[in-house]
Amino acid sequence: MSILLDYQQTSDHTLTKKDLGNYLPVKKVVYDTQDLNLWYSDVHALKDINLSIYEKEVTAIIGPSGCGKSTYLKTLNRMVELVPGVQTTGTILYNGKSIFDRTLKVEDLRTRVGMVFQKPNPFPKSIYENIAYGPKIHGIRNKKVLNQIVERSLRGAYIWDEVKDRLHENAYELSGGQQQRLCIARCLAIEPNVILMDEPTSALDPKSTHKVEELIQELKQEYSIIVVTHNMQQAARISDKTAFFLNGEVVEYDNTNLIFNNPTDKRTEDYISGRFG
Ligand SMILES: Nc1ncnc2c1ncn2[C@@H]1O[C@H](COP(=O)(O)OP(=O)(O)OP(=O)(O)O)[C@@H](O)[C@H]1O
Repeated sequence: MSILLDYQQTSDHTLTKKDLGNYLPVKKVVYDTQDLNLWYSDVHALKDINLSIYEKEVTAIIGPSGCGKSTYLKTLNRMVELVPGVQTTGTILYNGKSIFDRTLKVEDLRTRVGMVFQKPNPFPKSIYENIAYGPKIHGIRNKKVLNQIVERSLRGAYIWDEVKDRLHENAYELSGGQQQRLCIARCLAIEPNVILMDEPTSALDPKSTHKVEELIQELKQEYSIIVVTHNMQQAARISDKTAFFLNGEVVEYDNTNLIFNNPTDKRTEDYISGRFG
């Protein structure tokens, strides 16, 4: 596995201009995965994963079916623990604190880390209620505040203009692409720091895919985004860093342009050139 050369970690994982001179960007590690192993009963799905994910970047996770991409994503918000028989070793630090710490409330983690799934999954409620639901659960009742959150989130997901006159229609009446952007807006409403996306465009047509890709580019100004994708052109288009997973291991992790133009591992080269997977 190659090491990222353009950023170095200090002990608290925060780079400062003083550390590096004025030449390198100041980047913070949001997720620091250290020696992570995960088993579904006797299936060893993640093996010795070491991966630092940087804030306000798009990180793509690529690799053939069954290599552990979704498992890794679902470990980052501890959703994977919903599967009976899951065991992990190693650590994942989120902003410097272990996500497995007994004192950490998993609901708090999931408030900071939103997730968007492959198939748009709006609630069977109005467009408005889909967005207001999360903030309401977090105790926000004031109608004016909720209205503001709904508008801000829908604007943030670039769908406001398409839905502003139909906020009380059922979300199922939206197209698939609109539903996916609504789900992204729903995620923004709880003001996360990180957005995990599991093949967010694989169920969408090319036009909607393009819109979601543009949206991801906009969102990275504010959020750290980790995207699992089977679409290598998409990874090359939208991500800053790419991790190539194979059989539960990270084979290579580096700047996306290096992974796609000058990979160091033959297996990465074979995968991105379509020789397997
Ligand atoms: N709930 C589960 N119970 C048991 N094994 C599982 C479970 N989910 C995934 N696995 C196994 O863990 C391994 C990794 O699966 P995972 O879904 O993370 O791969 P993936 O790279 O996301 O695949 P795909 O691209 O097909 O979605 C596979 O061997 C899979 O069979």
